Amino acid sequence: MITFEAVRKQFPDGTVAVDDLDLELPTGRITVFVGPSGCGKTTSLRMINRMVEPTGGAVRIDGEDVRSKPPAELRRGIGYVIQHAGLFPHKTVLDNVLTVPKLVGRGRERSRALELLERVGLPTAFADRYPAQLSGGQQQRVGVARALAADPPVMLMDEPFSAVDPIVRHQLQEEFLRLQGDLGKTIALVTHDIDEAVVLGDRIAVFREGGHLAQVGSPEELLTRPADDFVRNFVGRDRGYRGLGFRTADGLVLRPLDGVRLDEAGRPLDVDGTFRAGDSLRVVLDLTLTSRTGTAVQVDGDGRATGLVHHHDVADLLAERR
Ligand SMILES: Nc1ncnc2c1ncn2[C@@H]1O[C@H](COP(=O)(O)OP(=O)(O)OP(=O)(O)O)[C@@H](O)[C@H]1O
Repeated sequence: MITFEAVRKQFPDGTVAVDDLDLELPTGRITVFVGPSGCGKTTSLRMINRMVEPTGGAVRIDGEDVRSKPPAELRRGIGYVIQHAGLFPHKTVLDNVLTVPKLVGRGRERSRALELLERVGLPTAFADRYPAQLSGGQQQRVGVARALAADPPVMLMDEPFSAVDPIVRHQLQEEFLRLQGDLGKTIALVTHDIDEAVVLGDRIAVFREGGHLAQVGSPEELLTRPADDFVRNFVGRDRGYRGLGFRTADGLVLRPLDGVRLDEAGRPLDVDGTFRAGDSLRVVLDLTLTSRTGTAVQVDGDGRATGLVHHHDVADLLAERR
């Protein structure tokens, strides 16, 4: 666990970037720092690996003050990923990944670097390219591979997916979550994008001006029970829609399958979208709104149709639960 205890950072020019910050980042989980520009997210992140030294309080990793280790030794256990990946332009992809690990045996280093590139979804054929020959999304993948190279238990990620377009960003987020599902690193991730925070965070810390915490909680808590107007405004007007991602479709009353053609096994033919009872209401609402008929068909585990919902049904259920 990473702990901030009454942490303060005042820069030499007098700016207080972070003041009296108490925060816990659970082991093996993703904690997202989110908030408007200039509210101290990056400063807080960098106090974990001593790129910035606090002027008050302490940052601890598993109880140990980060200042008890020299920065170089500390950073061997902490991967760092930044926006635009920060790759060395004159080094190949493979050499960029190899700048970090101090592994035994030259052959092993290379094969581990190649394995990491594959893990982050880059064909090994890219290993000998230079960063300028890659797309932004591919460069970010190399940045993630490099941060993982020394297999650090902790990862700091500062706006890691912000420099790419929304579609690529979404792909990178999904792949990153899959990877984290296998690796279980303790991650602190900075973003100013509440949607990204909700998708990636196990825990979200909402910062406000001066490094003060407005609220810390699960995405669901933030969306459904914002602590005050600041959080409510930051989370935004469409929080109701985002909140749908946390509610399942099993409360929907199904309509008869009128007009739905089925095969012999009872599986629907020619429908735009199907969902299961465990899917989120957000999935169901998306399906109904994008289908030509305004409906979606619920199926069981074998793909057999069990009923039909109209987008009005989702809206009615929401109105009831509000
Ligand atoms: N080296 C520095 N000297 C003086 N002030 C600084 C320094 N670094 C950051 N600050 C100030 O500290 C405050 C917090 O900055 P920080 O970069 O942590 O914010 P942030 O929340 O990460 O913002 P952004 O989302 O824009 O990156 C800002 O007012 C910033 O101008």
